[in-house]
Amino acid sequence: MTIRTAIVGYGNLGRSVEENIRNQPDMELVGIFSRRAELDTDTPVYPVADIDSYRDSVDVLFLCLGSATDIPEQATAFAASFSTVDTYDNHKKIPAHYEAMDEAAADNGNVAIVSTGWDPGLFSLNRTIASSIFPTSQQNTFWGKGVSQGHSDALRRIDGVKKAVQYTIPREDAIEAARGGHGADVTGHGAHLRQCWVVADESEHDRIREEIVTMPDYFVGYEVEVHFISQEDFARDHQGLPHGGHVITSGTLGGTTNAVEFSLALESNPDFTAAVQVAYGRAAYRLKDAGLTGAFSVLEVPPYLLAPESLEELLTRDV
Ligand SMILES: NC(=O)C1=CN([C@@H]2O[C@H](COP(=O)(O)OP(=O)(O)OC[C@H]3O[C@@H](n4cnc5c(N)ncnc54)[C@H](OP(=O)(O)O)[C@@H]3O)[C@@H](O)[C@H]2O)C=CC1
Ligand SMILES: N[C@@H](C[C@H]1CC(C(=O)O)=NO1)C(=O)O
Repeated sequence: MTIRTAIVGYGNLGRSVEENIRNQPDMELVGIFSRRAELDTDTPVYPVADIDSYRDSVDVLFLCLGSATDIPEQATAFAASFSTVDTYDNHKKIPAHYEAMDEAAADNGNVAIVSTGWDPGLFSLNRTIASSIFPTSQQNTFWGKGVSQGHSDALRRIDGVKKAVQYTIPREDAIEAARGGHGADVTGHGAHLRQCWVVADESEHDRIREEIVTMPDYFVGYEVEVHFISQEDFARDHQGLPHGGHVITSGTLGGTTNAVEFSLALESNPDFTAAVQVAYGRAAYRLKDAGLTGAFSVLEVPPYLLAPESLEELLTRDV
């Protein structure tokens, strides 16, 4: 079988999903739906306004939209017409997103796999598995140093921001404390600096800075640096999208102390996130083919559904 896929939103993530699909043995890319008429790609491009007329031509639609505003505003409409996979990552609002996508997808016989990627995504899986192993455990999550696409997207959505990037920088002493089983007093807010580099007119700097440091869910509670730079300096110094992180869990079992650490080191945050999202696209197709509908988090998707290989092959190779 060949899974007919499409992308909506052609930014960092959309471009990485496009490239990733080219390497999938069981997928074809029908087209890219964008708000922009012209895109730098050989893939067919269609106006996002016309997307519903393609509902019978697409099995899985990858939502490569921003989480700050695009997903909350647009995702349920896509889930009403297509089976979707998104990377929505405003953690506080994921339960509400799940419920909204569940209603939209189930009412229309579609599947919506929500909040894939690495955090949320693979880190979510590891947090649940690792904390399930210990009767009581200490668990800490660390990100960076690297570029958070979600936080960078949130910056770009502020009026007056022309270009922006947000680096997440963890405190190394906090990571070492967690590794030593002393992470109880370590918090995500206390363990990370959020460093923002922004291009905007000087007359807007004070307002933009205030909007950043008071932005709920994204920046409030963290140590935040806001640096305003020129377009030229931004182009010279801020082009890469590396990232990574760790989920560190420790606990006692009987009289022994044991620890689990899941780490990522990413040269390209969007390339890795796209690879996870596309694998869940395979699962979305299979879930719908099995007659299931509604929303699924990564915690509810059996891992074998992600793989191009058969379960029998995986049992031989991976178990
Ligand atoms: N769960 C996880 O682990 C991860 C999640 N993410 C999520 O992925 C989301 C998308 O990230 P990213 O792709 O970097 O965001 P981008 O800003 O690059 O792209 C997002 C959207 O912005 C629009 N866009 C992009 N460039 C332009 C432009 N030049 N002009 C007008 N519109 C533009 C695109 O729509 P259009 O083409 O229609 O204009 C696209 O839908 C993030 O918000 C984050 O929440 C990212 C990494 C990891
Ligand atoms: N969702 C994140 C992926 C990781 C990175 C991150 C952070 O730096 O705060 N949190 O989760 C992203 O958009 O890059």
